Amino acid sequence: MAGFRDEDKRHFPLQDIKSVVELFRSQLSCSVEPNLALLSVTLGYIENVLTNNRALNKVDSGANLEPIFPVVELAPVEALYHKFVCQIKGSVDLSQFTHGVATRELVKKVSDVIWSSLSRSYHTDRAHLQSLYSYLTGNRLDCFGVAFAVVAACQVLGYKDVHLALSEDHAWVTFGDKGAETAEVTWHGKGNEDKRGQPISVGVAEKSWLYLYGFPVQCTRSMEVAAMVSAINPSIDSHTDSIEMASLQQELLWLLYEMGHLRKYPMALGNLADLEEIDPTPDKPPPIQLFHEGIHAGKVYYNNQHVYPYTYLGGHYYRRGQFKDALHCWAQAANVIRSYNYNREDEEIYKEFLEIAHELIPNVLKSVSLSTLQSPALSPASSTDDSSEKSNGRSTPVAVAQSPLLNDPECFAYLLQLYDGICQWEEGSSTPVLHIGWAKHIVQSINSFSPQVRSKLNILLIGDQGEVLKDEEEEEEEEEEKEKDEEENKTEEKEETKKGRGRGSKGSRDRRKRKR
Ligand SMILES: CC1(C)CN=C(N2CCN(c3ncnc4sc(C(F)(F)C(F)(F)F)cc34)CC2)S1
Repeated sequence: MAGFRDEDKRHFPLQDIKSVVELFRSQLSCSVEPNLALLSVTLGYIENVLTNNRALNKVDSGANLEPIFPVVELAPVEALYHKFVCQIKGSVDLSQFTHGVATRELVKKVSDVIWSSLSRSYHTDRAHLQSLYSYLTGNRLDCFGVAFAVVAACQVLGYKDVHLALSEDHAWVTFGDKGAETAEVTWHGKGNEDKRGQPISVGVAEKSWLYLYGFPVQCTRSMEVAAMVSAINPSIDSHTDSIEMASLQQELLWLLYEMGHLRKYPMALGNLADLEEIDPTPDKPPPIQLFHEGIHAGKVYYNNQHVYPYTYLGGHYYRRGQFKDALHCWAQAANVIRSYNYNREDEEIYKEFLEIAHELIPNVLKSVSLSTLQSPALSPASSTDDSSEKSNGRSTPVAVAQSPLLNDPECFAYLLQLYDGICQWEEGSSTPVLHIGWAKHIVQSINSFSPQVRSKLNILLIGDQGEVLKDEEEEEEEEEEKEKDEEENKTEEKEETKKGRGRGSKGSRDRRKRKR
């Protein structure tokens, strides 16, 4: 694997975001595959300068603080790249391994080389540990970084078949003919024994969300570039982001989007949409379109087994106060999770649904109640409407009676679908999901809706094509009606034969049509 080619070198020294984007464009455009190690070192170098709050990367020019984008010289980047190449080639005796496609032993050996060179003890969930810059200058990587480093190392060794596989909370590699083999190469979560070297078949078989039922994002080299760009972390500290680093991530994601490399990568589309929501780029598709492209990709390429496309969009609607749309997204997210069995390594998605049910939805219910109390037209004093009286004589708070959302049966149905999906997720699982805290929030949320809407709920069976299915009771009613119609028709025909007039009674046909 050669280092930078001459046409790449001409972009150095990198002075600004545009020059980095042009370097990535030339790497992604050429016939030779993009060099993951070189690009990761470059990004890590820039991220380190821009987010290292010790070095004040601004100069006070009197008028205003001019951000200083680091000048990235070619020499230090190539030096780190060659350090990586020497370490990998020096540790893996390729004469032991067949050329052509990689073997499980090769992949495990490369994972061991990266693993054994990590520093003994460091906080693995800290920021800025995802790039080869972090690995080569500090021997520290997070769990994504280890998987990425293994793929970059295999690229250096000349294995074009080793690729990154990504779920919504874990990464592993595929290799071999048609990428049919899988291998764990990193750890996952806290307190879990790593399974490095093993295939991921057990995780898929036990139907855990962590392995997405065997529908992970299978990266190409360009999608591995998208993964390293998605993994950019612009945070300087827990309250501050580097604007320059966030802009670089946003512009690189647009480059990858326009080249079609985000088409099958829902989380990268969600990342870009989140960045666009904060700071929209002129003349680009709006965030809502990107979120929907992520949902579409999940449906088309991943059997609709991914949850995050719906919670990305749900979060967007929630932040914009479009609470009914947010509830719909969260119901669709729960509709995905219901097909899984909860496993102890699925904690991240558990926390996602916990936040939705215990924070976001209570905030929605509070917000819609408050807004009715505050709007003069709806304040208690002016309402003469006695519709808030319930059948058992207890009155419904005015806020509930007047709130469109709390009187909307579809919103109530979305809430029930959300909880039903989580309950079904628990069914058949080795680990329980719900506890008494959940019950409190479920009761509180259901009780927030008006008694009228809760009594009006009619559970219609909707088929996959969205048609309304009939339940048994309805089928029987239909049969009885049909028999009655036939009896009536026979009687009419007899009478008309006597009088010589037209066929069949219209009423029952209309009724049948309406039901459909
Ligand atoms: C709707 C959300 C709560 C908002 N952000 C979400 N993210 C932010 C970005 N993110 C990601 N964005 C792009 N690619 C990846 S690959 C990956 C992972 F597989 F878990 C890995 F590799 F183990 F770290 C995570 C992830 C994880 C999910 S989900």
